[in-house]
Amino acid sequence: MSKREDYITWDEYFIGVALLSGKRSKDPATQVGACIVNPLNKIVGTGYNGLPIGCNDDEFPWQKKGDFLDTKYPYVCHAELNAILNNIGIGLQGCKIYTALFPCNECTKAIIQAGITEVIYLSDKHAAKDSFIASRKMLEKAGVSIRKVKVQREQVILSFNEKDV
Ligand SMILES: O=c1ccn([C@H]2C[C@H](O)[C@@H](COP(=O)(O)O)O2)c(=O)[nH]1
Ligand SMILES: [Zn+2]
Repeated sequence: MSKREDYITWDEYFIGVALLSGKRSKDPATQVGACIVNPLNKIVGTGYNGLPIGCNDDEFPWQKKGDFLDTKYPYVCHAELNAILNNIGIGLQGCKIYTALFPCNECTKAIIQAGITEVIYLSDKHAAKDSFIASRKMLEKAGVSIRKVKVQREQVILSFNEKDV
């Protein structure tokens, strides 16, 4: 029997882990996941957008509009920052980060300061917004490579039915 040929690529695997991490998010509007990978292709951190430890998901607001303090924006810790903070306890110099959404300016600062040298994203839907223009500018100045993830398929389906294993 010859080897299986339709296995997923490294890019598909790591962006898949980022997307799966995002499925943990309680944000009703936007679920973002991120996955940090070291130069040996080992996963060293994952994260999703969520409230800080100790802040109850049911007590804080999730809305987008209204007074600033009544929205999710001051409270949610972004996926990329969580992935950095959740790392397995190593330096992240030379690592790459896979993220569902191109990182905002705040996450970008953390990415650069952590020593991450490549950002691989799936969606750049906010590219025209100031925060994301600032991100690109900082990443380019800091010499961090940026690229859209390369995928060879539209989707990967996961089954939790034991009969499918
Ligand atoms: O770099 C980023 C930018 C945003 N997020 C999170 C933060 C929020 O939970 C949502 C954005 O909210 P909208 O519904 O698009 O207004 O995405 C992130 O994790 N990383
Ligand atoms: Zn961010």
